[in-house]
Amino acid sequence: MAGPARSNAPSRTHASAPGRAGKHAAPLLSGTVIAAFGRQYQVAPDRGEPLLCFPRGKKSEIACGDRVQVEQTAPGQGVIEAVAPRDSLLYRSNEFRQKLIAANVTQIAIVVATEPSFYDDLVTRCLVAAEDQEIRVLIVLNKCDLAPRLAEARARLAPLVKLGYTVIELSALEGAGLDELRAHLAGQVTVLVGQSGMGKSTLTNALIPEAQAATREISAALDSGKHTTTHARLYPLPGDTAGGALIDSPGLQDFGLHHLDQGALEYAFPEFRALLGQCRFRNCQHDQEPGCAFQAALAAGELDPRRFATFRQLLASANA
Ligand SMILES: Nc1nc2c(ncn2[C@@H]2O[C@H](COP(=O)(O)OP(=O)(O)OP(=O)(O)O)[C@@H](O)[C@H]2O)c(=O)[nH]1
Ligand SMILES: [Zn+2]
Repeated sequence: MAGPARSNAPSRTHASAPGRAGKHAAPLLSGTVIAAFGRQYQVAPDRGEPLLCFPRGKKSEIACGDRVQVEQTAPGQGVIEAVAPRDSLLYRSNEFRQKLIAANVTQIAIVVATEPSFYDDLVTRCLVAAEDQEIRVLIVLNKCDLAPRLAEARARLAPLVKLGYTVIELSALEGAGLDELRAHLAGQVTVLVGQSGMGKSTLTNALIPEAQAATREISAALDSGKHTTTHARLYPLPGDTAGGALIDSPGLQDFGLHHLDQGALEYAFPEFRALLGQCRFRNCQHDQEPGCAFQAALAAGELDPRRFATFRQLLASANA
């Protein structure tokens, strides 16, 4: 791939804090972005109460989970002066723009459900984003209380289990399977992603008793009056002494990965690794070329055709 394995492309990090008002400015506070809504951010300083913050300058490229330096400007308010380099960054992109999902997460939990049925393509794209950033992956199959739909959902996840991905079956509504999930969340900073309606909010509320109150608080601060499942929000995991946290994120409809080039895409599919360098042509697009190891593996039934189709789509978008 073109960049380093952990490509943090949109992370403009400010080494210094340009625009600060000279030596009389208040000392900066270190903190974590715990909610991101449009151009406003809620920042939890390492000590003290959360502040509602705007970024300094026009361009905001800050995500929930970012470590930041903040200048408090008024009670409960501040300005984000600097963003620390990130260990990981999940984001979506098309040819025009990018949308940050979460920064500094160590794990992604992709939430799917027995119903409504989920898109394999979207799950694969989430997996690719996670593999690119070299973070851990969990697949959470929710609504397992809906027994008649369970067999079909399991069958659709079987290729991912075969690849070694962990699937946790649970029912957020009934609280079944939550202990197994908690064991995987301990000590990790996990972002929940998934299609709308898979039960992310229900799951967040089951794991974090304060989540509903926190959502109401943000609505009040924004004066929006409606509840804000449309915004990413970070919650410390109750009782987790190892610093584990959960980030709930807005429901996804698509997951563009325009920022990943061919090398990055090939790397992000673990089943391709043994095939890399095996094609006759070095610049093989794994389409119609003679001597393509990918096509040979596909024909031999060694690759999942649906994942391969997503790979081809991602490659087409990368080359566009
Ligand atoms: N049967 C069943 N229903 C569930 C379960 N978890 C969530 N639901 C229902 O599924 C619907 C969607 O749940 P939400 O938690 O709002 O889904 P979400 O993924 O947060 O959706 P967005 O906020 O749109 O992203 C609601 O009617 C929930 O009551 C479950 O374990 N079993
Ligand atoms: Zn090839």
